[in-house]
Amino acid sequence: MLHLATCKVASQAFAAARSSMRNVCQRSRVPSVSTTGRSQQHLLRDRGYAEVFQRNKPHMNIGTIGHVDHGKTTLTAAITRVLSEGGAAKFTDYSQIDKAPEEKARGITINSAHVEYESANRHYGHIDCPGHADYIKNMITGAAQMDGAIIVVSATDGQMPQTREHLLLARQVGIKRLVVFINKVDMISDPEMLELVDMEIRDLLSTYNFEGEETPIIMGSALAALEGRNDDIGASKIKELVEACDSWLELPARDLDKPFLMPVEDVFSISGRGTVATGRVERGIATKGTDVEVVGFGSTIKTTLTGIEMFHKELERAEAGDNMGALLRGIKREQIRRGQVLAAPGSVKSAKKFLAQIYVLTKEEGGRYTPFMQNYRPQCFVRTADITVALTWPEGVEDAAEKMIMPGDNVEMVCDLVFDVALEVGTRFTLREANKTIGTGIVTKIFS
Ligand SMILES: Nc1nc2c(ncn2[C@@H]2O[C@H](COP(=O)(O)OP(=O)(O)OP(=O)(O)O)[C@@H](O)[C@H]2O)c(=O)[nH]1
Ligand SMILES: [Mg+2]
Repeated sequence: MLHLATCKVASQAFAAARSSMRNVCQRSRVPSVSTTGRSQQHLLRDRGYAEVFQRNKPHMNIGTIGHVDHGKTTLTAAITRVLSEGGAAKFTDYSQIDKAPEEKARGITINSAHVEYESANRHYGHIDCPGHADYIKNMITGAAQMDGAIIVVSATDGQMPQTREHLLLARQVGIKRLVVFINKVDMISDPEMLELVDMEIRDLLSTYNFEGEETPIIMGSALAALEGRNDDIGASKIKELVEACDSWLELPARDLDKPFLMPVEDVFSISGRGTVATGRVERGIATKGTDVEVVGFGSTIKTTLTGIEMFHKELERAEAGDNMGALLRGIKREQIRRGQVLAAPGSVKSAKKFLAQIYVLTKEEGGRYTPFMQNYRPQCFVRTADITVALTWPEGVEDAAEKMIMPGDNVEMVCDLVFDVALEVGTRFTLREANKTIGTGIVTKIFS
């Protein structure tokens, strides 16, 4: 179920991206040279697609994060405006971004706007959320996962509580590098003030294990850029910002480049051949004859992939996104079951106890009506596994015995599973009770 939900989220993000892509990147029209090209284009036109985006640059998902009112949406609009002048974006004005569509991700309503633009060597999908709660939800559920981010800090305030909270979350969800935009410099006349904000933000980045000294910090005014005035703090700074994103933010490894992993959905015994585990390849590539491990539920078993099947056909390899049947050497049917994973040897370990950042759904989002206390035991859905988990406060939390977790809260908790499953920092899961999703989380640290 979780798996389906994941697909849905991905396809939603993709659909959103695709719909805005239709309007962006005017330069990348499909040239109607060949007959097939032309007929395809007509076909698309008939369906209401004006033009087709051609993906010829690496894609990266980024977004603006930071404290309320520091200028995230203004900056998002400004980027599209400045880049639209060269035809590398469609100008999306402030009001279009701020009335973001509601997106249902795993039962959680997230308001977020996706815009798209191109730099010299990349294509960016950019997400901006209208409010703090939406950033929290988006980052924990990964509804539109960011590979990197622009943290916006107003020069008039410096770092604020949500600056810190978003930095912490960015770290926990696996964003490795950030670019900083110190905004509203039009309101600051004292250059020393800007130096102070610069120093302070570098310190803060280091506190959260980002590369504080090396991180590019750009100072400018998003509003000036949006309004097309004061080029020295406006448009030119936006160009600098995009260049900094290009050079500093690293492209994520493609799923195909990651070590092979397939969550086991079902297991069959085929007489004369052996045991077959089926599932959808989450990442990497598997070729016939390679060694794999069965991980989770007590032990890690080493085996060999002696056959790969898809749609009743034998294949030499399967890759991320494929639904495969894996024929496993020397494995008895009772040795493997749904909830375990097949993985490249040594690439993932199983664990029972971990620390997680959890968002607890509100009743409007389909979650609980009432708060809960520690030692609450919902079901934890991780990939295809469904295991009872006990939630407790981490060590050092005051009044842990009486402290309540309210619907709508974003909390860090220790999760203790009844059985071990394949887990990594960054693994996402949902919490359910009586067939309803009550929370969603991400593993931030593994204990045992
Ligand atoms: N003077 C000045 N004002 C700015 C600048 N950038 C944004 N603002 C103003 O700051 C206010 C907040 O800007 P937004 O872009 O809505 O901020 P936000 O971070 O998206 O806010 P939330 O989404 O509510 O968290 C607006 O009134 C903007 O016009 C700037 O460079 N200079
Ligand atoms: Mg905003």
